Amino acid sequence: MSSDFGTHIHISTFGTSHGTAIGAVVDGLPCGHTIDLEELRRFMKRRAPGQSLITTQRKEADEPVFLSGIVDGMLSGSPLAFYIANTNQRSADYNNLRDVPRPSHADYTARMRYGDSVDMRGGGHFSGRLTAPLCCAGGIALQLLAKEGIRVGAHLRRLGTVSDDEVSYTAPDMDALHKAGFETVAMLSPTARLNAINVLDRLRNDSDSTGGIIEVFATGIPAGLGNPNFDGIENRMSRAIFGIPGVKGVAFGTGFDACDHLGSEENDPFVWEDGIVKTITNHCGGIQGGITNGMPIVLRVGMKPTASISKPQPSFSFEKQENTSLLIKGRHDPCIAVRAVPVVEAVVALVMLDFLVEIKKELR
Ligand SMILES: Cc1cc2nc3c(=O)[nH]c(=O)nc-3n(C[C@H](O)[C@H](O)[C@H](O)COP(=O)(O)O)c2cc1C
Ligand SMILES: C=C(O[C@@H]1CC(C(=O)O)=C[C@@H](OP(=O)(O)O)[C@H]1O)C(=O)O
Repeated sequence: MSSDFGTHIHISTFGTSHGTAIGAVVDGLPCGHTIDLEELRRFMKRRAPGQSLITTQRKEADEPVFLSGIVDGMLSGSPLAFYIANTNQRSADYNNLRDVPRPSHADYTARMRYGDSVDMRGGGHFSGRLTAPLCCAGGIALQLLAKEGIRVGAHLRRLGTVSDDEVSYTAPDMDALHKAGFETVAMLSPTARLNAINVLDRLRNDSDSTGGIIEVFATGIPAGLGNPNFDGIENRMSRAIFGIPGVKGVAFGTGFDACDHLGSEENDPFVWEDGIVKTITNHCGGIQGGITNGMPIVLRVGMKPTASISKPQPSFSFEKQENTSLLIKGRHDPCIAVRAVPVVEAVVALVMLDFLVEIKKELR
């Protein structure tokens, strides 16, 4: 199964949701940087399951065990390898799903691709659980980027129909985003947070789920990172972001909204300010021709409603070769996007570090 990305910093994830462990090997990280492991744990905890009633009730500590690549908290140059134990599997919840696939999860497609032996307990290798190693690798990337003056932060721009406050595309308040990241729902507006929690409570009672939009910002990015055509920022970023299960769309800057506008409305006019080139607006989300222009990188990530809902749904039986009704048991997130906010930050950080390493020899 293809589970890797990165050109200069190469990340390869392994494991399944109900196997012994999940983890990753990260090759190409710069040697000699101290990693604040407490900060890394705090970051990973933002994603970990089972911490409140509005997420899956599976409880996992998500504590990484490092096997190589870090000595006394310092990156040592060799490939970073770590695992995260699975401790709270309840595989019996998946017994009926071997025969009757869940609509819109990967049960059916995985079996078509890999055959009957594919391990799909808990979603197997397709599970959102595989985003824990991404957060470990990305949490390290975030710390390395911070040393270069680069910050990455995201918020839940929308949960169902509940919208958060808008964030400036030219000067996003990164401290506010950082703070919101530690809230139960990563929204800036206290009213929106309350409304979102009410929606999630209602969904839990109704055995249903909803989608969401994550909006992410990266500031302090120098102009001139990236490549044209097929290897640009949008290309490599999208490839990695679509590796997060449940992602259905990625839009840079104003994205599809740009299509309705006139050039005179959409163009980002340049301004020379004390020796620094800026743009007055940032509709392009800091990227032109696949290359950064020095303005904040802005992208939105659309996530679908959780597939596993506990309402009866039409499906079929492989064994009986007939239609049937499926009732899913188990512990699921009523909205994937809630816990995916730090995952998106992690992936954006890994991709931006990859581009930075491409031009900065001292980071190699
Ligand atoms: C953090 C996170 C948590 C998730 N939790 C669930 C869940 O509880 N139940 C579920 O059905 N899908 C969940 N998903 C999404 C599925 O893993 C995903 O829909 C499935 O693998 C099929 O992939 P696709 O939606 O990208 O096509 C989660 C995804 C992420 C990133
Ligand atoms: C375990 C995590 O999330 C899981 C992601 C997931 C899915 O289908 O993606 C389904 C559920 O798995 P299980 O039935 O084993 O509880 C979630 O709990 C995690 O994020 O660490």
